[in-house]
Amino acid sequence: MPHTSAPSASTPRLTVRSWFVDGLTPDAPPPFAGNIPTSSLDFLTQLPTSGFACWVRGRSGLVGIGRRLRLRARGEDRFHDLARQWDELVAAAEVDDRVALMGSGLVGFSAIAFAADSGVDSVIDVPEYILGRRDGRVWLTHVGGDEDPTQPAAQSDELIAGLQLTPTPLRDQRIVSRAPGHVSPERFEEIVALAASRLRSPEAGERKIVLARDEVITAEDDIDVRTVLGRLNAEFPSTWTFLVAGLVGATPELLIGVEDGAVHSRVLAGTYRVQDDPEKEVARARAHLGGRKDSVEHSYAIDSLASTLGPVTEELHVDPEPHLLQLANVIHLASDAHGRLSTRADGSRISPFEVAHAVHPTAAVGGTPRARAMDLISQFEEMDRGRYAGPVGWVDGYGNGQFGIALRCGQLEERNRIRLFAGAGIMPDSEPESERRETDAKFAPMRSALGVDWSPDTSH
Ligand SMILES: C=C(O[C@H]1C=CC=C(C(=O)O)[C@@H]1O)C(=O)O
Repeated sequence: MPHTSAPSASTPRLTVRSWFVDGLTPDAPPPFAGNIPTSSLDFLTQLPTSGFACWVRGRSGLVGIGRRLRLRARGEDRFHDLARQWDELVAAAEVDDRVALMGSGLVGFSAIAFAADSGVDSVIDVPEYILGRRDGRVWLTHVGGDEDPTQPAAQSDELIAGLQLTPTPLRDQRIVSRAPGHVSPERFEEIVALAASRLRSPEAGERKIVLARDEVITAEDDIDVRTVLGRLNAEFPSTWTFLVAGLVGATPELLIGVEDGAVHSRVLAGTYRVQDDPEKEVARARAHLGGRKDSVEHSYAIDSLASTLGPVTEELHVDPEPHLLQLANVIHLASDAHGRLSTRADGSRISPFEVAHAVHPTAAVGGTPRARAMDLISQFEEMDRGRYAGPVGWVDGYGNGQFGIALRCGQLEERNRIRLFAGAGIMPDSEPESERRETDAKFAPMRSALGVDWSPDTSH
C-alpha cells in the first residue's frame, strides 16, 4: 500500500488508462501494427525528435511521449516535495489499469538535482503516453488531463491514433566544437591535487571525495537525441539508458530499485580504463582494481550504502565481494545489494523518493564521510552539477520505481548544445593526471554517441 496524501484542490485529476498492445490488429496505426516495437532502433525512428522521456535497459523499459505536466522542486526538501506532489497526483487520478505490471498506470519520469543549493529544478515529468515493455509484453498508457472528461470512454484505437507517430529517419548531427566547461581539464588536475593533499593531511576528516568536470559540445543544428539513445543502448546493453528533462545518458549504476516491496541497488566505485578490448583486459583490470586505492574506495561506497539503506530496509544483503562490471570503455568494481522495503507503523510503504533520499549522495558521487565530502565538493568544484550525479528514473502510482545515478550523461542546454559531465573518486594517493584521464574515459560513451570525432588518450 503506497503512502497516500489527500489531493489539494489544485491537484489535477488525471484520467489514466493502461492496456496491452502486443496483440493489436495489423490495421492499428504505426508503430503498433504487428507486435511492436520490433527493435529499439525501429521504435526510436517512430518517436518525435523531442518531447519524450525514456528509461530503457536492453529491450525493456519505459518511454514517455509528450508531456501532460511537470512537477518541480528545489532545495533541501526537493525529495520530500516531489514525493508529496506525486502522492497527491496519484491520489487524485482516476486509473483504469488492465496491465497491472510495475510501470503501468500513472508513471512519472524524474531527475533530481545533485545538490540542495543547485539552481536547477528537480522534476517529475508526466507524459501523455507511456509505452512499456517488460518480459516480452508491451503496453501503452494514456494520461488524460482533467480538462478532457470524455477520455475514459475513448476506445484504445482512438487513443493510439491520438499519438500520431510518424516515422522520421534518425539523424546524425555535425559537431562543430568541443570546449571545456566551468572546470577545464587543467583546472581539474589542480583541484584533484589540492583535494588529494587535503586528504593526506593528518587533520583531514575526509577520506574520499568525488570531483567532476564538464565540457560543452555544440552541433551545427539540432541534436537528435534518438540517435544518441540508440547508440548508447546498443553499445552499453547492461546500462540504463535515460532521457529526462533533457538529461541524456547511460548509467551503469542503479541507485535504488523498488519493485513490489523489494529493494535493490548496484554500487560502483573503482575504475579501470579500457585501452583497447575489455574482453582481453579483464586480468589486467582485476589486478589494477585489486590494488589498495580502488578496493578501499569501493569499501567506502559499500559502507555508505549499507548504513543509509539499512534504516529503510529489512533483511539487507550486500555482496560479500565485489565483481567486475565490464563496459566498452571502463571496467568497474561493482557490488549488488538486496533487501525488503520497511513498512511504516501505519502499514504504508516508504516511497522510492524517500529511499533515494536516504542513500543520495552515495560515496560513488559524493565521498566519505558524506556531509564533509559535500562541503569539500562545493569548495573545490567551481560548478553547479545540476542533475548530473543526482537520481534519475521513474516512479509509478503503486510505490514502485527505479532511480539510477545520472552518470555518463549530459544536459541539453539548447537544441544544438549539450553539457557533458564526468567525475572520479579522489583518494589520498590519487594522481591528478590519471584521474583526469579517468574522466576522459567516462566522457567517451557520450562523446561517441554524439559523433564527436575524438580519439581518447588511452595510456595509463
Ligand atoms: C563519478 C563518476 O563515476 C563514479 C562511478 C563509478 C566509479 C567511479 C570511480 O571509480 O571514481 C565514480 O565514483 C562518473 O562517471 O562521473
